Amino acid sequence: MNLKLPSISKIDNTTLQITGSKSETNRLLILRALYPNITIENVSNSDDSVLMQKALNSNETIVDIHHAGTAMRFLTAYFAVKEGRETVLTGSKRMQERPIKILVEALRQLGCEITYEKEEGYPPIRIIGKKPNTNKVKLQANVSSQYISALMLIAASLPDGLIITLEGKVTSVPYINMTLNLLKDVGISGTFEENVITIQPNLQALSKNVIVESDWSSASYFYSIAALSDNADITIGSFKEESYQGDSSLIEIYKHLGIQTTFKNHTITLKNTKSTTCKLPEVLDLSNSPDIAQTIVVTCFGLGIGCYLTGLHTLKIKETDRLEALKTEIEKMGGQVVITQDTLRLMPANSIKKDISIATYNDHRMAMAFAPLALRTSLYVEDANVVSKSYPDFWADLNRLGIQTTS
Ligand SMILES: O=C(O)C1=C[C@@H](OP(=O)(O)O)[C@@H](O)[C@H](O)C1
Ligand SMILES: C=C(OP(=O)(O)O)C(=O)O
Repeated sequence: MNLKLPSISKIDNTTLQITGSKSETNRLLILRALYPNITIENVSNSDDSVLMQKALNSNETIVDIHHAGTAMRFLTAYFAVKEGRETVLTGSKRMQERPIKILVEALRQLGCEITYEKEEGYPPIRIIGKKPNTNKVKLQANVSSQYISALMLIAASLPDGLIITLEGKVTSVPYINMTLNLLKDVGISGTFEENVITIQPNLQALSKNVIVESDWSSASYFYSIAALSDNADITIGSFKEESYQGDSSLIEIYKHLGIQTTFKNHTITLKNTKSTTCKLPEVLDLSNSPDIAQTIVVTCFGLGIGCYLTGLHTLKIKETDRLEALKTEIEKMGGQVVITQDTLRLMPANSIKKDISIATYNDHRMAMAFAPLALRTSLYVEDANVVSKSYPDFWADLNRLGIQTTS
């Protein structure tokens, strides 16, 4: 489905309810599979969470998790310690290009049996569930935090817990803290000090009710809309001031772009104060919140300002090579972008070409990041249904704000 987004000059302010965080949900789904008395509220309706639940319910040998990175990584660890179970874990073409070796090596250190079905280091993988023979593991921490969260999630279900030593510069740290916080919420003890994570065993039945906060990465697109519209006053639920999600750094980042965030009764209200000259800090390091990089770059492009983002090394192995994809699509619209392995510089643009068709590369965040540009120009978004990976109601919510789309 390709969508046309006509150019609009102002939005209809309203209140939106965003679905639960897919990151929190997918952690809690694994924990509920290990501790069935756990209950979860505000579960994400994302494809990635639906696929995770389906995989956990499945008794088939072949489990296909399509594009869902967290499902791929968390289920690798989950099935690896499920004694007596044989699973072939596979995914989409892109998933078969997303590395898994660091996690597989870590699980092998524990005595788990995992082999590659096709290319060494990549899914699909065949997993023969085994009981670990040690509780100590070391792994490289600068490629994806999901490998670390995967180990943490299964740790307490093992007789001696796990002591995980992280090597190298740790990336996407808030996601590791999110895992630790959710473990604590369900009654599992653990620490993350220096480069060592220790999770205590807990073999008792845990029965806790956990309410998932709504998804801050999804909220980022409304920050972008607010920054590009003069009259923005958008309310979104349900959020907490003390979030586990690193992408809540949006509050501070978008202050530089004139957006004020107010919390009230678990909602946030975004207002465009227009009081600041829009300008990001000279260098913005996004190694702690990689998923909002696309949103920020496109907002700056729409505002006609430049930006310099660093800490983007993980973007190349996500749903697509997001650095290349951003450069290609922004340059189609008349902008100029310079990328390296881990940085992106956007030059200030004084015009945006109209009626350009944005390719989305099977990446939900490409579709959602470019949509706010309707406040500047008319554009097309290709394969617009990709948004369902994290935010199936995205286009419906955009329509509620008066951004009408036609196919
Ligand atoms: O643990 C998680 O829920 C996630 C961790 C991040 O991945 P990396 O640690 O690979 O950067 C993030 O990009 C992804 O969308 C979700
Ligand atoms: C990178 C993402 O997801 P995952 O790695 O879980 O596929 C994302 O949602 O932006």
